[in-house]
Amino acid sequence: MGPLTQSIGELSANERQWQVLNRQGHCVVHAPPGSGKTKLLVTCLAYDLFNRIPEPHGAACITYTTAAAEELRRRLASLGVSARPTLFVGTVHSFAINRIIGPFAALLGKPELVKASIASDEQQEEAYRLAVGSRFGSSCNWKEKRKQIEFHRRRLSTVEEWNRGGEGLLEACSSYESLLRGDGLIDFEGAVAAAVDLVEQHEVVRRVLSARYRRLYVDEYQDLAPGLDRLVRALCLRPDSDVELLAVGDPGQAIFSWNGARPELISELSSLPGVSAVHLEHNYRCGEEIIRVSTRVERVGRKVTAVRGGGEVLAVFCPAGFTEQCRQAAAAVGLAHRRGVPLHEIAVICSMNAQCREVAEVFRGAGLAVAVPGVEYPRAPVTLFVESCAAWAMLGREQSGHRLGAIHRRWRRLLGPTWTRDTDVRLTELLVGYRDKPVTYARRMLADLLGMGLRRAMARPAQSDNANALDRMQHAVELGALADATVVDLASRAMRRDRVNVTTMSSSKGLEFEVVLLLGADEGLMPYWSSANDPAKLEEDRRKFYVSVTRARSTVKIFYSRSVATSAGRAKPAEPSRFLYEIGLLHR
Ligand SMILES: Nc1ncnc2c1ncn2[C@@H]1O[C@H](COP(=O)(O)OP(=O)(O)OP(=O)(O)O)[C@@H](O)[C@H]1O
Repeated sequence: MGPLTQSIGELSANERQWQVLNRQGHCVVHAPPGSGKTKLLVTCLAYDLFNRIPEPHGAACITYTTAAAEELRRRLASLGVSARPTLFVGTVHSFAINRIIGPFAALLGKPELVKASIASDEQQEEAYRLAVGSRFGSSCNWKEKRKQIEFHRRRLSTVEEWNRGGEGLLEACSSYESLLRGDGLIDFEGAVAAAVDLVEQHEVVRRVLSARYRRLYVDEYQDLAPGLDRLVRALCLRPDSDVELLAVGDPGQAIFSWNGARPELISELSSLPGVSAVHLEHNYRCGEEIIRVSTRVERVGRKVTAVRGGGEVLAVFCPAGFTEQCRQAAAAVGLAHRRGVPLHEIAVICSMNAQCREVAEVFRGAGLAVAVPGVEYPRAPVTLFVESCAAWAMLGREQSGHRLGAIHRRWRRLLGPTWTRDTDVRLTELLVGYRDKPVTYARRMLADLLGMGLRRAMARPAQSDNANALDRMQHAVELGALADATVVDLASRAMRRDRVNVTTMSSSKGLEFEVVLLLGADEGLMPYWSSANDPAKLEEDRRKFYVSVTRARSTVKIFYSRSVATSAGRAKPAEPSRFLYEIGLLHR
């Protein structure tokens, strides 16, 4: 039996999932963690592509983060879905840039949009610094103002909303955008706003997109800002465009409101005429006890039924502070591993990147192999490609599991029209060459790949997500946390099997493990100190906690110290996280 047939077979045993697979018309699925939202979305897309969407028509499958887009591509490939020109799977930014602005902007008299390059992090930072400084003075906290401006830009705020946000913000925003424009640049927020404008204002855009993408699939709807919601409404719900929508999401797992997302949009969408709403209830992932405990912090108030029995949730007190939490977590990993849990089925989840780094250091010191994906740079096709190159070069095919043929295929995809057969030969020679050198730094290898054509390839608008991820990787290996990393260190990042996953609460979204070790459960970290007096932020931290706990199938251990480290590294007394009381692990 093929993987798609098997997945469809599993859906057929769940009445509501089956109803969604056989839906007619727009459908919005609300569902708790582990209920198969992503499985349902990718199975429906694969099934529809094979049975309901005749070529040359296609479909678009959109999500919010690069990592989530990568996960969708991986799951679709495992169901046998291969690329076709009218199949888009990626982020909302990439859809806006490559599938709306690219094909339509010049046609509609906006050639400056087509020619614009995506601004790098440094270019955005410089423009924000100048724009905020010129409006609010050089002593102003420009980073704080930048956050406020970005929030309104993602929200596509009206003039009244901008004005309510604070005097001068809209002016600073206009001067930021004109600084970018003057340099022939655009950023992701600007691209989404421009794409919304093109789709809403031009019937021809809606008609062509409707013919190309017969169906639209949206994952993690609760994390989307109004930009994508408006694109969805313009493409699916207007009389002159008839794209069929399948959206899945869970307001209970919304963790990006600080960033401009509006979790309530999914509920608004499902109450519109012509849209059917389906609520899933079965959690296939978590043991019964994990569901029972975690639903105590969950505020959506819905029914969740366990499919699996068992499960345990424990609190572990580490009075000596965070480093002791890391040591005790390493001991817990040893225990689980001796009981037969593979290391890659264990996750250590922390609230901040700095804590993930400390965990990785302590674990490595204890002889445990770790994978710390996404902490220093995002997981995107290009960064995964660089890691695979390092793995193949330093460990060879057998040990690394990475094959040269697959590396060449990815290389070809990344280089696009700039690829020639000769570049394959040069890439192979480069990688083989690293084996003979005593030490090569990661920054050297990245510079070699960039010089070999990767830099030029990333300048193409089609590579905007990749270019952004590669910028972050370059920053990390040149100036950031990986400045001393070697190619061997990079190689170890490509090896995810037999390694403990160390990740932040936000990046744990969408993942699942047998065992979850959640570290830093003290007030000040969880919730974060600045959330304590802000009800909206506090709710968001509570949802992050809920997301983290529900990543586990069988065991959750939550570590706390009754203290947190100050910026000077001293221990400051703190209460255990209020969430530990809320889920009933501690009692006052
Ligand atoms: N009908 C089903 N039969 C068997 N297993 C299922 C079924 N539906 C989902 N699953 C399994 O449940 C687990 C969770 O699925 P998935 O990751 O798609 O859930 P999700 O709702 O997207 O989770 P989350 O929101 O927590 O990320 C997976 O292991 C998946 O294979």
